[in-house]
Amino acid sequence: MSAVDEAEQLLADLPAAPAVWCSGLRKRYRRRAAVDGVSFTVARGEVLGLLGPNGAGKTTVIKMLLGLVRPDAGDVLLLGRPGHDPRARARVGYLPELFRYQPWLTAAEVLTLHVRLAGTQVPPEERRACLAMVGLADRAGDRVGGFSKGMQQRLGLAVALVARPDLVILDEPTSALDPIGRADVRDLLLSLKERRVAVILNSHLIGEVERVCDRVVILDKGTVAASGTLEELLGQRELRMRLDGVTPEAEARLAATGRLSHTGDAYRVTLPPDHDEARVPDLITDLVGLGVRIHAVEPGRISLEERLLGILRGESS
Ligand SMILES: Nc1ncnc2c1ncn2[C@@H]1O[C@H](COP(=O)(O)OP(=O)(O)OP(=O)(O)O)[C@@H](O)[C@H]1O
Repeated sequence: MSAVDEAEQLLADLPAAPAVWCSGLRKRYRRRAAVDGVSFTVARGEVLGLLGPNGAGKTTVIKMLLGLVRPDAGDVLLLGRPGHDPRARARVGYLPELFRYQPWLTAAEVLTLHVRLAGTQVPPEERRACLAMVGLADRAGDRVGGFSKGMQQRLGLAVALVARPDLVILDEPTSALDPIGRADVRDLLLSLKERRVAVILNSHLIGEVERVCDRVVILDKGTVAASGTLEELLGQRELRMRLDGVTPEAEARLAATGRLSHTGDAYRVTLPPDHDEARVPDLITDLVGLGVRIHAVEPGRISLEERLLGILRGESS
């Protein structure tokens, strides 16, 4: 290794180098801006969810990160190296949205081919373990041409993971999977997180994103409409209650706690960010004192789906 290579290796291995850093990414197709100034980072070991409606630019961003689409403007660093550097790309696993593997190869041969393409070496037992991890242990010797769509997607996941990546980019990894397959992928993502592998997950299954992602970037019309940790995006907590006998005084007491709405006997109080949970029992005591009959009280938080719809409709919070 030359001195320059050694210096670059040192830089790339610095813990501070994020898994992904991109800044000012832009891409136009004819007169249409597909991506218009997108910037974000993904820390090592972080799972980032990329969300947004159809045509928002998610796949285009992913392809620009991977050098599969040339940006009109903007910069990409993967694992501390320029995105086009083969040494960075060799450490990145990718499951494309539309995938089709050579139908004449067996599942085991597809993995062997991708390990060779990554320029690395993975012992046969580890390749077998990788197929087992995606539920294809007993199909290793079968030709891919005879695989169902879900099985091909499972193989795609194994391809993305087999060369021991430090960053995995999954574009709709569960679109063809049954509910058990989806749960398997969830476990797989959590195990990647434990191993400090960074993940970018593009999925329309918002519940899935909410369960596994540390942070979310929401794209809309090619720009970042919102981004942050789930805490930051879903910070608003609420109290959901079933009440009857709510007098105007009781309603005023509820409204003094937070933004109040109700349908029939279902009341919902959206709590302000500085709300102290220790004050909830006081609210209940006061409501009882005001003659309200309380059938149920449960804490809640708006779902990522509600928040996403709110952001896309232009509501501020
Ligand atoms: N090769 C291409 N040629 C022309 N336009 C393209 C091309 N690829 C993407 N686009 C356009 O760029 C915009 C963003 O597309 P992209 O596939 O990135 O969206 P997406 O957020 O991944 O959508 P989906 O959720 O439907 O997969 C769309 O308007 C699309 O028509």
